[in-house]
Amino acid sequence: MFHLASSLYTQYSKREQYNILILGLDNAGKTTFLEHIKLLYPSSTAATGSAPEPLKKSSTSNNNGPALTSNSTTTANGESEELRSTTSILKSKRILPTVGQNTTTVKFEASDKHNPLATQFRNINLKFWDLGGQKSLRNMWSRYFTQCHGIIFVIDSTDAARFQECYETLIEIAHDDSWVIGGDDEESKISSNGTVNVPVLMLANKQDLPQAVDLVSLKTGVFIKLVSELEATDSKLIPVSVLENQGLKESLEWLVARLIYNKGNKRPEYK
Ligand SMILES: Nc1nc2c(ncn2[C@@H]2O[C@H](COP(=O)(O)OP(=O)(O)OP(=O)(O)O)[C@@H](O)[C@H]2O)c(=O)[nH]1
Repeated sequence: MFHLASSLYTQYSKREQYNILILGLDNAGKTTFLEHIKLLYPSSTAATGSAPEPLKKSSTSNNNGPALTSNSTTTANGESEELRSTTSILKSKRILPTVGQNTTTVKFEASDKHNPLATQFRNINLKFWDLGGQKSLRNMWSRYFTQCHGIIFVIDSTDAARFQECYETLIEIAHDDSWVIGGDDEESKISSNGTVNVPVLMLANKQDLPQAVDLVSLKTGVFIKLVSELEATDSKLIPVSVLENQGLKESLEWLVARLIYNKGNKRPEYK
């Protein structure tokens, strides 16, 4: 009875926190993704209930980035003010290659309050870990696998010469030994069967550039093998431009829905 009461108390008084790894080859756009997330969602340390500050085009960002109002306006040429503002801020920032890690925690919220999943999306924090993608840094990634609830793998869609390397890197992640010992209990150790046991969101990034390979060509090219290799894995490949804020929120909503679905296997932390 005490346990039931205490777990109900935890469920209703605390926020669920999911840890998400942002992986991918160097120059794929991982840090740009994280920087844009910081502009789109309030920081977890922002006061509860405080209205997000509207963003001016000329604003400069602080550590957590300015919070955006959800009331984005549309200009005469049809361009969203929100989209233009965050993109122009990002373009004015100098993003250096990541050598260690960048982390940030945001309060997730549904972009459409009428989304049938909107109630499930309440009280969720997402903690992101952006890890350096250079080859010499990739052997550090597996240290984070047991703690993570989901993976975002960013692919530079304009760099066809490195698609094979992306494929091999993803397969290595999926079959890393850490997944065997990654379960919370005996049952999930067995069910994980040495294969990644958290959702994997693959972002085909830089779709704003003319030389970007489109989703259909990506799926029928080298990544077709990936679809069968990751057969039992909860994964999805989505075309985006993290710089231009194309497909960002939709991708994240797919991932959060899958994190919630996978809760029995990987329990969130309560903060
Ligand atoms: N056009 C365009 N450029 C992008 C996009 N995303 C990232 N870039 C550019 O790609 C370059 C690399 O971006 P980063 O975010 O530093 O890449 P990263 O994956 O973090 O790289 P590492 O830190 O080396 O692992 C930068 O010049 C970005 O401006 C995008 O969606 N469109």
